[in-house]
Amino acid sequence: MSADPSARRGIPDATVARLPEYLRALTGLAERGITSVSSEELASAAGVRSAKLRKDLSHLGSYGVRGVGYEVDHLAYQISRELGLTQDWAVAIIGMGNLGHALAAYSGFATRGFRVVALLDQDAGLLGQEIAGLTVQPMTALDELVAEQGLAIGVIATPAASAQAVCDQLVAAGVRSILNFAPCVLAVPDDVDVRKVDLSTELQILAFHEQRKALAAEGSLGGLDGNLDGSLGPVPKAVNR
Ligand SMILES: NC(=O)c1ccc[n+]([C@@H]2O[C@H](COP(=O)([O-])OP(=O)(O)OC[C@H]3O[C@@H](n4cnc5c(N)ncnc54)[C@H](O)[C@@H]3O)[C@@H](O)[C@H]2O)c1
Repeated sequence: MSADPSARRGIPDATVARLPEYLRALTGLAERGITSVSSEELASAAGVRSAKLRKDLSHLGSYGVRGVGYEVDHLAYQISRELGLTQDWAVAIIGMGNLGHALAAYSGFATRGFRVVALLDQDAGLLGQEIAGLTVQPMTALDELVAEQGLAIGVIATPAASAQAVCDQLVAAGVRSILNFAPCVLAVPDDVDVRKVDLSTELQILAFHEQRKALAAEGSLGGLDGNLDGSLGPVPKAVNR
């Protein structure tokens, strides 16, 4: 495993997208007291094929030991380090409506190294309200949050119509990573990373697979690739972006 951050640039995006899933699986194994794991077991826990898992982990310089597999704690540490999770990140949630409230109350961010330091909204009626132990602040607080709290990640939970303006405000304040829950595409400079979460898209993909399964069961998918024995297995379900 190379400690050189430049080595990270050689890791394909698709591999990076699967690393959190491996980490989740490893955390589960560690919680059950399991100290080493074969690539097959880990692949199964993460929902990918073992050849893909081995290839992914080889990008981290981690090859496992023949007959033993991977050491759970060490691999979890390597992945955490690669993902930048060995330090914690300051996060602000913008848009304290239904979704913003739910995200603010979610305890899973803190346990994964993401510190929610601020909740922001433009609605004067919400300002000063306390939600999940934090006081809702106006958008004008952004500059100070970046300068004083090291705000690194902005989570956009506003309606789509406001999302680009909010994004622009985050970028102007110096935020370089944005998680967008609004159903729209954001335009950002090259040095800003945006990840989009869209439950509707995920549901649409499930609908596609449901339709496919129904057609396969009817026997009308003969020309398509893959596992058309009616089970559709063993195609892994956890294909990450
Ligand atoms: N990604 C998903 O899976 C998913 C799921 C549910 C909702 N959503 C999306 O999340 C967003 C929020 O949904 P909701 O139900 O919480 O909406 P909501 O109307 O309850 O809340 C939106 C909040 O954003 C604030 N806001 C609006 N414009 C703003 C601006 N320019 N600056 C700061 N704050 C601003 C509003 O004052 C309000 O408090 C929507 O875009 C919705 O489509 C996404």
